[in-house]
Amino acid sequence: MTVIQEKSPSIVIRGMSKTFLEDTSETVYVLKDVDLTIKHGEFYILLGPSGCGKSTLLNIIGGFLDKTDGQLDIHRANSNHDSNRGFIFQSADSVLFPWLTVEENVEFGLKMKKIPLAERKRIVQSYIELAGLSGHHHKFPSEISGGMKQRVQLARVLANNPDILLMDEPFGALDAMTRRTMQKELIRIWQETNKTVIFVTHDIQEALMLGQRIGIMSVGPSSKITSMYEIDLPYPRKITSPDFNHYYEIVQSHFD
Ligand SMILES: Nc1ncnc2c1ncn2[C@@H]1O[C@H](COP(=O)(O)OP(=O)(O)OP(=O)(O)O)[C@@H](O)[C@H]1O
Repeated sequence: MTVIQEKSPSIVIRGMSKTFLEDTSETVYVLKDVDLTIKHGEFYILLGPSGCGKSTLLNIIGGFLDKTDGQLDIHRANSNHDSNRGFIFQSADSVLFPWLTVEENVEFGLKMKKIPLAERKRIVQSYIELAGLSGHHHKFPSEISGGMKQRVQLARVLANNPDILLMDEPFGALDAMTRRTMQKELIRIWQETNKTVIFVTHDIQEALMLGQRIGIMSVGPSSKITSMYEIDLPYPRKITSPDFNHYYEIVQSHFD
């Protein structure tokens, strides 16, 4: 493990805190004094126990929640990106339109932005191919598996060309085999697109399969990132390799 030089930041968070309103007079901090710098193109994992505040932190970065205190700066990689952040949720069912086909779902954001038809079709086709959805474009969400739905969600977000992908346990509801396939697919897509990815999970194995760096959050309340590891393993990673298990034991020791 090596100390990381933080340069060319995509996201800078300093001393950030978040409170939710409680019935009691006491202020309860979900997050307290969070510091985090994420580089452009980095694959960063937020790992922590259930309820520690991972989703809250991701939602603040995503702009869905306001921070209470501190600094949050999001820097764009370059002006070619249309949008800053794209959010991938655990359940595709809550975000895909059931009355639209796979192709129409992927096309939706582009249509809203009034991208001309020919350009739209070209973009949709390229992301359908990238997400491994070729041959499924005329199907409706009810006709495809959970893993395929997550591919559609990913293609739809990528079609909007965001700088940063924010992923909140996106494979948490999938069976183990599909989950493994989707992890490999995500690495392939990340390597092809050079997006900055922040991926939330409470699964150590998943964190080690995917992340270049893993930030471990402490148990809440007043959670923060207490440890950071650079995972110096090549992709695709093998869960049976001695190096993988070496990292597993180190990360696991935080939760013993
Ligand atoms: N809108 C809200 N109002 C009040 N409390 C909230 C709100 N949203 C989250 N919390 C509380 O903040 C804490 C952190 O929740 P959060 O969902 O961010 O955790 P998490 O680490 O993502 O959990 P999990 O892994 O179970 O999804 C929890 O105690 C939760 O009850």
